[in-house]
Amino acid sequence: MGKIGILLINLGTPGAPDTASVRRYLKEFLSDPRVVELPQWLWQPILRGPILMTRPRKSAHAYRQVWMEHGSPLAVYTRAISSALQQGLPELVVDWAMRYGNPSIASRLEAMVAAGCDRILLAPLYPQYCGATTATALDAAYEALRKMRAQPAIRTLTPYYADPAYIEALRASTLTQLAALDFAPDLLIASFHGMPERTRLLGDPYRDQCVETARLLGEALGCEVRVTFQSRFGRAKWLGPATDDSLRKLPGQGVGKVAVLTPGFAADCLETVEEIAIRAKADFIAAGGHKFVHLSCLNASRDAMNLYENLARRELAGWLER
Ligand SMILES: C=CC1=C(C)c2cc3[nH]c(cc4nc(cc5[nH]c(cc1n2)c(C)c5CCC(=O)O)C(CCC(=O)O)=C4C)c(C)c3C=C
Ligand SMILES: [Fe+2]
Ligand SMILES: [Fe+2]
Repeated sequence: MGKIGILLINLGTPGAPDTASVRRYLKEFLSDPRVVELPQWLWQPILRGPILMTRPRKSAHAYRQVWMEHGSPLAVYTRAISSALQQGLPELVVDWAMRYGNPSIASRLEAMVAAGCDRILLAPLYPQYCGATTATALDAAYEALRKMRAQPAIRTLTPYYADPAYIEALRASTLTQLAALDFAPDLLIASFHGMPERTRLLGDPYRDQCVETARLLGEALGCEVRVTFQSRFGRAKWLGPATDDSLRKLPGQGVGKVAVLTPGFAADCLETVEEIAIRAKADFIAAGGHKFVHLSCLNASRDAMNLYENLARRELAGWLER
């Protein structure tokens, strides 16, 4: 019998915070028809024209503000999650890959098979299922498997948006961080990445799963957890309410102290550190807010590792006992 592997998959990030690297990354990411659901004949001229002419420079500037000693936060924390999970599950082969950019899903799947894995759990690190994240990550894995003569057996991680171990990790992480800051916010906001409203109408369960995560977390904490959606892109109508608009209105409604958590992101990244912890904070304070705190994502915390070991052991049941 061969080995059992877990491949953690995250979104992807540029290799460096410069305009050329960000352009390469955005071109691959935004050319994915699961992400922008327009006919390519219509979309590609828009992407290659106005978008790739202007956005890479602006985004590279944002990336430079959050870049870490060992790379982009998304890559640094995803790698840390993989190393910590490998330590907790030494009998397995744990690896990580990115849907866009490097390390690619195909290259890591090939490496795992070469290392003797004949059973692999594909684990997109998205608690809430979305066609633009979970499905495209799995599509890429299946595409790589399609080219293999001897394929490993495959399982995929069930979306864990309502899993008691996930809710508990969020509850514990929220309470620990608020206690460390000695902060009692007037309101807790759960900001999730947005999606075009149309995808919901077409049957994507993403929005409902975000709402359910926040409801369960509110129940566990015994307080309101208000849902908002961030990172709007393009002109179509996106899921609402928007995080930035909501935050700007709060001081006028008597809410001066907020804590924002970003439970849809397994790892801190541009969207949490720059968009929320820097930009949303500045907007909130400019609108008259007194105190704003962004609570870190679960990253490779003890709470996170409890969660992932729990999910892995459950998804691998039957394989592990053999
Ligand atoms: C149509 C465009 C986009 C859709 C749909 C979308 C969905 C989506 N994205 C995430 C998670 C992440 N997105 C990140 C960055 C990012 N997202 C978009 C656009 C769409 N996302 C862009 C253009 C960018 C790049 C940055 C920018 O130029 O603004 C990231 C961070 C990557 C990083 O390097 O740190 C994450 C993570 C989810 C979960 C999601 C749907 C549910
Ligand atoms: Fe995104
Ligand atoms: Fe953003």
